[in-house]
Amino acid sequence: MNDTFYSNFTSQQHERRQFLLPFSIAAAAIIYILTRWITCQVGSRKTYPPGPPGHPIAGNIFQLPIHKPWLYFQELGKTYGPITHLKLGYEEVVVLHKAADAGELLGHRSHNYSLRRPLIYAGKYLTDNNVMVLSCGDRWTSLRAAYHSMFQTREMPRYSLLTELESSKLVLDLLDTPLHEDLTRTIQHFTASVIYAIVYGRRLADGNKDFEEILEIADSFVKDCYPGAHLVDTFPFLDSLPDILALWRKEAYRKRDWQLSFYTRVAEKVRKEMEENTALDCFTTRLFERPDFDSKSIMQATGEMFQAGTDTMASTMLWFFVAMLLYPEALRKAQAELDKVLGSDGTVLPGLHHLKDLPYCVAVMKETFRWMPVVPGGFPHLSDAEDAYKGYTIKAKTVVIPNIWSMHRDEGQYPNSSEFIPERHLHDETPTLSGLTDGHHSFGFGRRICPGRMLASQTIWIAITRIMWACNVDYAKSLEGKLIPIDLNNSTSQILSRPLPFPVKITPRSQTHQNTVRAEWNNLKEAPVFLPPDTDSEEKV
Ligand code: HEM
Repeated sequence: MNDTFYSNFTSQQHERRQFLLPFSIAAAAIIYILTRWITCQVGSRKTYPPGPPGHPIAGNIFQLPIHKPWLYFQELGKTYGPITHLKLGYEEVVVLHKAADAGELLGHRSHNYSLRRPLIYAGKYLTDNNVMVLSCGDRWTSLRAAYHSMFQTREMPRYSLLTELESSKLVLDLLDTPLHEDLTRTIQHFTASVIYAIVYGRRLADGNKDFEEILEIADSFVKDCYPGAHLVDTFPFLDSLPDILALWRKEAYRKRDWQLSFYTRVAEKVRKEMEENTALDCFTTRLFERPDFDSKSIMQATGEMFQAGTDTMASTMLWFFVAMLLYPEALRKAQAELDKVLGSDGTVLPGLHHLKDLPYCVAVMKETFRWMPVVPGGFPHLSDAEDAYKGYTIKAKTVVIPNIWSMHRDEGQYPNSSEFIPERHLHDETPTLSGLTDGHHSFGFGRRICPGRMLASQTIWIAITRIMWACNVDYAKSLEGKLIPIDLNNSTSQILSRPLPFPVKITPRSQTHQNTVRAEWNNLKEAPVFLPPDTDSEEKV
């Protein structure tokens, strides 16, 4: 009986098991599907900023134009709202179109939005991660501290004589000939000279062969940084290709070696002068004195100043000339202010100490920065952790692009935003040196804000104020005697926006004005505080 009972029991069990098995599988499948569904539901409660639909793998990469991407971003803002989302390959990208949002995310929440997207081409291979592409960390902190020691507001008076000297030289160069087919080189020489003197303690005299190299280095770096510039930055798996297939790697190494050899050659001269006790206090001497910088970091940090400062300042000044042609009323008003404050006989040259008395000239400079920002698409930041903002989720490691162009064309903040209207910056308070950077967003945001902004503003202000004081700026005429018009769309189109060559007529307001500038140049080049010219070069002046 026991046997019968036992065999009945086991067979029942067997049958039950046979019945239970498919049931368990079905139950597990249902639980799995339910769990996935719930996870998806919870996940989908996250709302990402809106944006254009893209390809499942490439995302929106093929929609992003290489030329003037800031205009495409601006259109996205109009269609999808002030915070828009894109996918470039595997990268999540959020574009900000309002200064208030950039101020909140990149400024107030800068602890989370101050990384840089790791750049393989420009970072890993080309520059060994220079300050612009370096994410926050000890090296970045040391570099920022070094920049701060040179460029904080209270250091600015140290550069007054230098910027006054270089600006008088610039005005003389501009007045050298009435008709300029292209001002770019003359202006770039001015901005490169200011930086060269601050970095190496000597002037970049006319004919110095370093000038051409500085321009080439500055130009190639900005192009190599922008999203979409190199496929390997969009699809990092391409970095695992062997050298034979990765020709871009060889190219980046070649550029890196060329840049490093340039920086090393010039910085080594300063080191030698330090040993001989003849070096002037400059960025390079200060870096050589810091224990946290080795030789290679010094070469890179000094070179970065040219990459960051030369073309940005020069492009801003070129846009100033475009504004003077298109809006001659602004030039006339500035000249009226200068004549009222300094007298109209042309014997008193404006200096930095006149800044507080010349609010219109300050407004012209601020409006130039606003009207045509030279880094219109901003410089991308990278978020660290996931964040929630205005009901949207911004994923960890999202590239955040502050589209300065949209911000400066915000009709709420700047009515008639495409017009050049210096008056919008005129307020009751007296202008100050520290307030020179206000009124626009051209220098970026938060912890990554441009450390050279004070120097750039002081340098550009003194230069354009002296140009307006000493010069008439007019359209050039064709052989048939017709004015040659200027086309605002005719500008460079990648990360940096600079007008393409345009002809312009520059004449002195009077012979006395020109003589006064020449006297200042002759006077300052003899002054003891003047940084001596580079003796290795052929001095033309
Ligand atoms: C018209 C002149 C200039 C403009 C419009 C400009 C604009 C900018 C912008 C938009 C950024 C990125 C900010 C961000 O990430 O939010 C930047 C960064 C930087 N700029 Fe400038 N800049 C100018 C001149 C200069 C000068 C003269 C120097 C140095 C002498 C300089 C040094 C730097 C450096 C080192 C960075 C990288 C900062 C970092 O990533 O931590 N810039 N600049």
